[in-house]
Amino acid sequence: MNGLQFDPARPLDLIAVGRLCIDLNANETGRPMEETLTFTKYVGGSPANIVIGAARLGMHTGFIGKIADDQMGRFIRTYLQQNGIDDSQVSVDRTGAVTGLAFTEIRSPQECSILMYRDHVADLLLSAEEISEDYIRKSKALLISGTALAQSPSREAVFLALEFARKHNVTIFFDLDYRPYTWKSAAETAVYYNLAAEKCDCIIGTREEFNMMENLYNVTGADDEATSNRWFSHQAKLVVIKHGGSGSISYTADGKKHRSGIFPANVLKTFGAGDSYASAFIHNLMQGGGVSEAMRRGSASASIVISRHSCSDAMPTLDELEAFLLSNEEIGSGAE
Ligand SMILES: Nc1ncnc2c1ncn2[C@@H]1O[C@H](COP(=O)(O)OP(=O)(O)OP(=O)(O)O)[C@@H](O)[C@H]1O
Ligand SMILES: O=C(O)C[C@@H](O)[C@H](O)C(=O)CO
Repeated sequence: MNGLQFDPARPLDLIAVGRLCIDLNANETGRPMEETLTFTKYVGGSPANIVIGAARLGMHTGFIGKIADDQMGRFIRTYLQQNGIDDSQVSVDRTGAVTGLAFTEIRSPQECSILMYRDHVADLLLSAEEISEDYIRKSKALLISGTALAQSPSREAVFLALEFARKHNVTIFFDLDYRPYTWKSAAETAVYYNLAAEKCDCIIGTREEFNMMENLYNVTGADDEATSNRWFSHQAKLVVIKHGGSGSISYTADGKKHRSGIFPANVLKTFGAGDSYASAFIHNLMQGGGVSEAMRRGSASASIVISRHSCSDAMPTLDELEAFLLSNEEIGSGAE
């Protein structure tokens, strides 16, 4: 049992709070960005990608965020609407803030990097006053992602969203989404990540992201099981630790461990794996799937997305995911 509860009476399945940005993915692959001349524009931002993926799988989704008062902000809002994502809680900044940009470089399938323009971005100006308790209580689940904790007032907005979610028994997913360029120090990062994680029901992150959270506190020594036990002593019922091309492992508070392999992919770029994994994982859990099946679907979704140019645009529909699962074999899995 994964221990997560979802109230079927709630009209929304999943809402996220955090950044809505723009990805500019290099069209000329196989070369450094210094030699790149053209990019393709997509909606981006880890929580946005996850919600877009969830919507693509058929979930009723919404977003709490702030966009810039410019063409990029209007592009983002239109895309959310086109994908059936409720944007009633997406406010517009009027102070001249800009849209976060993620320029991505695809030197090779294994050598990808992201150049982030994150100064004076609208997403980090989301304020606590813009967090609606009534909106949050309409949802079965809330997704938070770590980068929204990096600066005020977004930080306070996330903590208020967490309080409202706990007050109304909204299940909380925390995708760690650690992006160093937005933070000032390792200590600040660890403190705020830990304070947020203590309130969450399901924590999803890479081994490196959990290390970032734990090093300051001298705990667990990068041991997956010790990591999960640390969070079971708080609110967590399920902890998922991702290990890239080696797959993922998860632990439930009832002591069970689940290991998932990967689906071999024609990798074009590796980024987007985590967001696509999270969207399909959350979708299947909320459909009543077991942890192993949810992880399997997360892995399948990741393989689909890393074989395509985009992240958000590449998120599979449910039909695409089912077809992929029927025609591909997972390698390296096995519940323990
Ligand atoms: N090369 C790969 N081939 C197949 N599947 C992969 C590969 N890399 C990652 N995955 C799948 O995607 C999942 C998440 O990938 P990863 O552990 O890299 O998370 P992440 O670092 O959050 O991803 P991102 O690069 O999007 O930030 C893995 O657990 C695995 O299931
Ligand atoms: O999360 C970001 O700001 C970058 C994303 O938009 C990008 O698609 C990515 O890195 C996904 O993992």
